[in-house]
Formats: sequence, C-alpha cells, structure tokens
Amino acid sequence: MSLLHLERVTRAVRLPDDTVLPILHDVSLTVNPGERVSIVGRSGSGKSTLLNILGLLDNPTTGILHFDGADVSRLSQRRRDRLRGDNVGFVFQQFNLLEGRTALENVLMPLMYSHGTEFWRRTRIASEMLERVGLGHRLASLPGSLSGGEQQRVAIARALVRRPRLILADEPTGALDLETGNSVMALMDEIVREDGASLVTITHDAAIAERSDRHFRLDYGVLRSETLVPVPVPAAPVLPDPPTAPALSAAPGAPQATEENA
Ligand SMILES: Nc1ncnc2c1ncn2[C@@H]1O[C@H](COP(=O)(O)OP(=O)(O)OP(=O)(O)O)[C@@H](O)[C@H]1O
Repeated sequence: MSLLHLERVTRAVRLPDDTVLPILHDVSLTVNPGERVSIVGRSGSGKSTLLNILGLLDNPTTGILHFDGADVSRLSQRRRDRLRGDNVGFVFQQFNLLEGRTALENVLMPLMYSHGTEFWRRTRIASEMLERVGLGHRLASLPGSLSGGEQQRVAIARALVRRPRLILADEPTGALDLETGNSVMALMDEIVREDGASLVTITHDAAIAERSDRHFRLDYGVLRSETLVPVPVPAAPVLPDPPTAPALSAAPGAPQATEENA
C-alpha cells in the first residue's frame, strides 16, 4: 500500500477582493514506503502549498488525499494532528531551531507529544539521535554556537527522532555551502534508508534532486514527472606540459651560460 496518495488535488485561496486564486491544479502523486522523491519548481510555483498538503498541515480544496490508506479529509483536526505528529518529520531551509534551547532540548521537543516508553525514555532517545548525526558531544550547545551544517544536523535529528514514516525536506541545503550541503544530504539519506522512511525533497538544486528515486517538476501549480539529465562533472583543466629544458636558459633575456658566468 502507498504511504501517500494524492489524486487530482487542487488548492485555491480566496483573496481579499473576493476573487479566487488557484494555486495547485489536479496534482496526482503517489509516494511508496521507503521511496525518495524530489520536487523542483520556481519561486511561486506552489511548492510550499503542496508541501503543507503533503505534511497534513493543510487540506486540498478538492481531490483525494490518503495517508497510509486513511482518507485525510474525513479525519477530525485532532486525529489529523496526531497522524502528522506520529508519522511526519519536517526539515526546513532555515533549520527553525528554538534559539534559547540546547541541541538536546530541540531534539526532545517532538518527543513531548509521544506516549508510553517513548515518552519516558525521551532524553535517552534524543541523545542517541544526536549521536547518530555526529553531535553527541554538543548536547548542551545552543543553536547560535553551532555552524550552519551542525544546526541542520540538529534539525534532522529533531525531524527523525520519532522515526517518522515520511520526511518532508524543504530546501534542506539552501542555507549551506555546497560541500556542507552534500554531507548533510548524505547523512539524511543514510538515516532515512536505515529507518525505511520515505523522503520528499523540495529543492532548486539539480544535484540534490538527483539523489532521489523519482523526480517531479511543479510549474504554475501543475506537477509533472521528469527524467533528470545527470549534472555534468566539470572536466579537469588541461595543464601545459612541464618544461623539459631548464627554465632559466629558455627564458627570453635570461643570461646565457658563458665561460665567465657559468
Ligand atoms: N494564503 C495565500 N493568499 C494569497 N496568495 C497565496 C497564498 N498562499 C500562496 N499564495 C500564492 O500562491 C503562489 C504559490 O505560493 P507558494 O508559497 O506555494 O510558492 P513556492 O513555490 O513555495 O514559492 P517560493 O519558492 O518562493 O517559496 C504564490 O503566487 C503565492 O503568492
């Protein structure tokens, strides 16, 4: 059974002048357990609107949205919130960590809504998750004292600490340099794979999109499946052959070896 299933989903908003602005048009998408999907699209194409629907934060205006076989539109707000809390983790471009709280306290946050053993063992679970992202030695650090890559690793630990079945990543490398972004994505991929979760990544970056199993493009609210052309690896520069003769004697104007100066 699919984890997430959208069929002919539309989303429109009513503007203050009472006109209706359509944002998403007949979006159909199925995400299977363990699958990694990327969505690219220009600014204003409707990515955040779609992400809010995928993450059960917002309802479609029309169309079908099923999560793990359940028709989300039929659920009460309380049950939908619980379904989201138990099953969905979010990773954002700007990390969205609580500034006055330590790394450990940030990762503990989602566990405050857990139940039973998960709740009682929460400090240990959060510490282990921070160890898993390589930050076991920074439990007491405040976000402001961590680098961008470290902050995103805390955010990943927070998103994954309840072992969600779906992770939604919105431009997860957007605030990081290329190298840090790649290592953060590699880490997230690894944990997502180990936990068997599904990952939906929204990105502008073709190299990040390439990591996914299936690729989509959102254009003016229309979602299309896409075949990615691999990002070309720049060719190594061609270096001139090293000089074979001693440079000094070959250079114009260089003193010639004579009997006097030899
Ligand atoms: N509540 C709203 N009221 C009015 N317009 C809205 C509302 N929500 C979204 N829009 C409009 O719908 C379009 C899509 O917005 P959305 O935020 O989903 O785009 P996006 O692809 O995430 O953009 P970006 O990459 O710039 O964040 C935009 O033109 C936006 O102004």
